[in-house]
Amino acid sequence: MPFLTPGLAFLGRGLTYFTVYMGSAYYAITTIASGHGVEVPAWVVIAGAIVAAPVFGRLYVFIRYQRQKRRAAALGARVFPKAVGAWPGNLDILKDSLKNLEIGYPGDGLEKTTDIVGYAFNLDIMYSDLIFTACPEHLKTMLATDFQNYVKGERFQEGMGSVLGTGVFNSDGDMWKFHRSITRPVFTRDRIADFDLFDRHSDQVLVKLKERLREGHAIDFQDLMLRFTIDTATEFLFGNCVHALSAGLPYPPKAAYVPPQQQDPAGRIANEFSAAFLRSQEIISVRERSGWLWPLSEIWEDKTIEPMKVVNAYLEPIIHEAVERRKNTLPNEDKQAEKESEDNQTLLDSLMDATMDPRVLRDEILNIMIAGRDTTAATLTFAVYLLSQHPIVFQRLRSEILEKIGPNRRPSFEDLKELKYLRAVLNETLRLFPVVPFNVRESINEAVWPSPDPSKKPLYVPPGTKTAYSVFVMHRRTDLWGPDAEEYDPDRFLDDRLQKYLVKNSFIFLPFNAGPRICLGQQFAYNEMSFMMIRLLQTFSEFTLDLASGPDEATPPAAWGAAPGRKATEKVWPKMHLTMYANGGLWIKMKESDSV
Ligand code: HEM
Repeated sequence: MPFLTPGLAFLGRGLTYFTVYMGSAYYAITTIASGHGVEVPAWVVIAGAIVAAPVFGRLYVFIRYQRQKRRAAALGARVFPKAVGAWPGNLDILKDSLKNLEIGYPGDGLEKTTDIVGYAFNLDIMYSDLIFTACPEHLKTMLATDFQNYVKGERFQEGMGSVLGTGVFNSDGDMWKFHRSITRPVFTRDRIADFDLFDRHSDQVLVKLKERLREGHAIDFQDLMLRFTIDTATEFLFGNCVHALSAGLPYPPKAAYVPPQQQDPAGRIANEFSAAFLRSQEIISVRERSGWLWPLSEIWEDKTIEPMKVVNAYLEPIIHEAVERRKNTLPNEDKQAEKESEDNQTLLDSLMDATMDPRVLRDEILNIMIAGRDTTAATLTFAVYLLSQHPIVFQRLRSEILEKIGPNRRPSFEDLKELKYLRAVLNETLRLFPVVPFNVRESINEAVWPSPDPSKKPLYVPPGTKTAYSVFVMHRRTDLWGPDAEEYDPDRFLDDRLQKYLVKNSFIFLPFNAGPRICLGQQFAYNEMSFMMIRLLQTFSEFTLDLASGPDEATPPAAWGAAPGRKATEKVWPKMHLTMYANGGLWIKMKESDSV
C-alpha cells in the first residue's frame, strides 16, 4: 500500500489486531456468561476487554520469558542479563538513545549497563528483545562461523527500504547473493591497483586545497574528501564521474569576506544531493534506533520522501547515461566485443548484463555510493583530524613518505607495501573511529553464544531476535586492547602490542566487518586512502585545526568537557547515521611544504 504513510500502515495493522482481539474477547465473554445464564451488557464486555489488554500483554511477555529460560536451561545456557531502565518498557533508555544520536558521543548511555553486566546484554526495548554485544566471540559467531543464522531481517529492511531499497546493504538471501556476485568481480587486483584514477582526482584535490588556503581561508576537509571519494567511486564503478570536485568549495561560514561564488549548476546540484543524502540517512538511522515503534513518528508523512526526491534526481542521469550507452553498444558486434572485455566492464555494465530494471539499478548505485563515498571520506577526515592533534605522529609519517617515495613522485601499488607506518596510522584511525560504528543482525533460529565471563554459563539467543553489535565500543575496550585503548597510538599496530592483543584474537578489530559479508571495497579503500594521504603529506608540512572557521555544530558541546575518557578532549564532533562523520565538517589549515 504505497499511498499509506509508515505511521498509518502501522496503525492499520494495530487496528486489525485490536479488532480481532476485541471480537474474540467479546465472543468468549458472552459465550461463557450465557452458558451460566447471565446476560452481560455489551459496554461492560467492551470495557473489560480494553482494561484486560495490557494484562494480556504482560502475561504474553512473562510467558515468553519463562519459555526462553526453559529453552536456555535445556541447552545448558542462561538468558541475557537485561538492561534495567527507570521507565516501563525501558522507554527512558530509548529516549536517551535517540537524544544521544542528536547530541551525544557514539556509545553514550550504554556504559550504564556495561559497567554493571558487561558487554553483552538485552536492551529489552518496549518489551521486545534487543540483544547488544561488543564481544569479539559473538561477532565471530554472527558474522563468520554461524553466518547463515544471522540476516539483516525484515524489520531492518522495512525501516531502511525507502532509502536503501533492496540494495546490497539491505538485502538477504538470493537478492544479496545477486548484488554481491555482480559487485565482487569489479574489485579485481588489476583494477584496484590502477592508480591513474586516484592520481587524476587527488591532483584536483591538491589544486583546490592550495587555491583556497592561499586565499587565507580554512577548508572543510570532510567536504573535500566527500567530493574526492564520490568522483573516484562513480568513475571506478559506473564509468561516469559526477565531477563533484569541479564545483566551488564552501567558504568558512564565519569568514569576514567571501568573494561572490560563481557556482555552476552541476556544483549546486552536487551540494543539494549531499545535504539530501545526509538527511535521508539520518531519518532511517532514527527509525532503526526507535525499535518497532518508529512508524509512529511518521504518521502524516514518510519523512524520506522529500530528501529522496533530490537524491533520485541526482542519480537519474547516471542511470540514464549508462542505459543509453548500453543501447548504443548492443546491436553493434564490434562494440559488443568491447563491452564483453573484462577490463572495460564497470559495475553498472555487469549489472545491466543481468537486469535493466531501473529500480534495481538505482538501489545498487545508491548503496554503493554510501559504501564508496561516505566511508573512505570519513576515515580520511578522522585521520587528518588525529594527525592535526598529534604532530609527532604527523612528522614521523611524513618522514616515512618522504624517505620511501620522495617529495613529488607518484606512489605505486608496490610502494604501499613499504609504508608500514602509514598502514598503522590508517588502522589506528579505523580503530578509534570505525565508520560503521553500530550494526545489527537478526537471528533466524535459536542459538547459544559463549559467555564473556568463562565462570558463567553460555548465553541463549532466542529465534527471530535482533542482535545489535558495536565495533566502536569493542575497539575501545581496555581488556581487549590494553589500558591505553582510548589513546591514539599507531604503534600498537607495529610493536609487541600487536602480538599481545590483535594477533591473539583478530576479531577484536573489525572496521570492515568479517565473514561472507565482509566489505568488498576494503583493498580499494586502503589504496585510495593511502594514495590521498601520501599526496597530502608530500604537499603539506603541517595541519592545524581551525575550529573558529567552522559552523557552531563543528565544535563538540561544552558539556562533553566534564565526561570521562576521550569524549572530554575531542575537538571534533563524531556523529553517526548509518556511518560516522564529523558533524559540521573538519575545518583545517595546512602549511605548504617548502620542497613542493
Ligand atoms: C574505510 C573505508 C570502508 C570501510 C570502513 C567499510 C566498511 C564496511 C562495513 C563495516 C561493511 C559491512 C556492512 C554491513 O554488513 O552491514 C561494508 C560492506 C560493504 N562495503 Fe565497505 N567499507 C569501506 C569502503 C568501501 C568502499 C570504498 C567500497 C566500494 C567502492 C565498499 C563496498 C562495500 C560493499 C559493496 C559492501 C557490502 C557487502 C555485503 O553486504 O555483502 N566499501 N563495508
